[in-house]
Amino acid sequence: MTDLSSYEGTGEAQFGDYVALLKPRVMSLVVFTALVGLLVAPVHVHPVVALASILFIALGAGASGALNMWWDADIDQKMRRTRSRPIPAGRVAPGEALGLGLALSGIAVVMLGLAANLLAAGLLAFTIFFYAVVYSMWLKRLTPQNIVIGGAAGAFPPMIGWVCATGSVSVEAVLMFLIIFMWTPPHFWALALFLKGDYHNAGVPMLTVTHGRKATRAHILAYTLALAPVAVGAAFTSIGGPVYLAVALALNGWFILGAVRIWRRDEAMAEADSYAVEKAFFRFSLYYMFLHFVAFLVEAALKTQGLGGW
Ligand code: HEM
Ligand SMILES: CC(C)=CCC/C(C)=C/CC/C(C)=C/COP(=O)(O)OP(=O)(O)O
Repeated sequence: MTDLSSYEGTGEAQFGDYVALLKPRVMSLVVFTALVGLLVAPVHVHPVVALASILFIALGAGASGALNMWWDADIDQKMRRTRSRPIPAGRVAPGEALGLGLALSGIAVVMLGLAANLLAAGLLAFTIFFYAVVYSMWLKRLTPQNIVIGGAAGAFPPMIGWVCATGSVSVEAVLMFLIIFMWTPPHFWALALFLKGDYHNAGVPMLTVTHGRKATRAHILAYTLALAPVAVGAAFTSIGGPVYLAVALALNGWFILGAVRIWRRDEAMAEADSYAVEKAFFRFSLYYMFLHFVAFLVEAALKTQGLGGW
């Protein structure tokens, strides 16, 4: 973070600006994966405990978004995609975002501890710390591995959900973590390919900037290939089953085909169709993640009817 004195708030913030600080669109998928982690756990959770747990995980995720926006205001101001965010646009003062982020983090962690258990609260605190400090403050400006390592933050929520329900970590929770962890690089690098100058202008060492687009394309394919056996393999654990297997095979087959197409293209081809393939791959990455977790949920629902599973 550089000098923040140029981001004096104008006092014209509206409620929507404070909501925007919580990155609601991105966090919606984060919260959904946490909900699935909680619901597929093999124990009955009282609905009030379940609802409260998800509420406080959502609050913690949003709080980490506000802390990220506070720290990254200088970067956000340099990128077209982010320059109209509340702090760089001058509608919210940095101190307000910091205060909101810290306050909501504290509330979320303490309340999750009371509503669920201490391990879940500890994991939430660690996840907020990982996103706000390890990723945003340290790795993001340091290394092109920033999102590979930092992606762990986004992978913890289903594990937190599972721990809220069971009080402990299991193979299934680790697998859900791994699916998101290995998915994050292809998800993000596809975006970095078509957002061309943004990260370069902001001086953020994303892979596209440090190693070029050809290497980024190869990395997308490598991670997509490594992800597939993990995502499909989850079918053979207690949260999987034939429905999940069919969904995972289809989604991973399609994801690999997309990654191969990206790998075979060069910049001239991508320019010619305005990065249509890369944009479609990024959009599909969101459905990919959503539908895997929907399939876990379907298996869990079937099991309550004595169906599903193997
Ligand atoms: C370090 C890890 C990650 C990075 C660097 C990253 C980066 C990005 C970026 C730059 C966008 C662009 C759009 C925007 O600003 O809203 C985006 C969109 C999105 N990401 Fe990620 N992401 C990461 C992890 C995740 C995770 C873990 C999830 C959820 C499980 C996720 C879900 C989404 C969703 C839902 C969108 C679309 C938001 C919209 O509709 O605008 N991302 N991501
Ligand atoms: C429970 C809990 C605390 C969850 C946190 C989940 C989490 C870390 C999600 C990652 C989300 C995300 C948009 C990263 C973007 O990177 P960026 O911040 O570099 O993106 P930007 O350029 O859009 O700011």
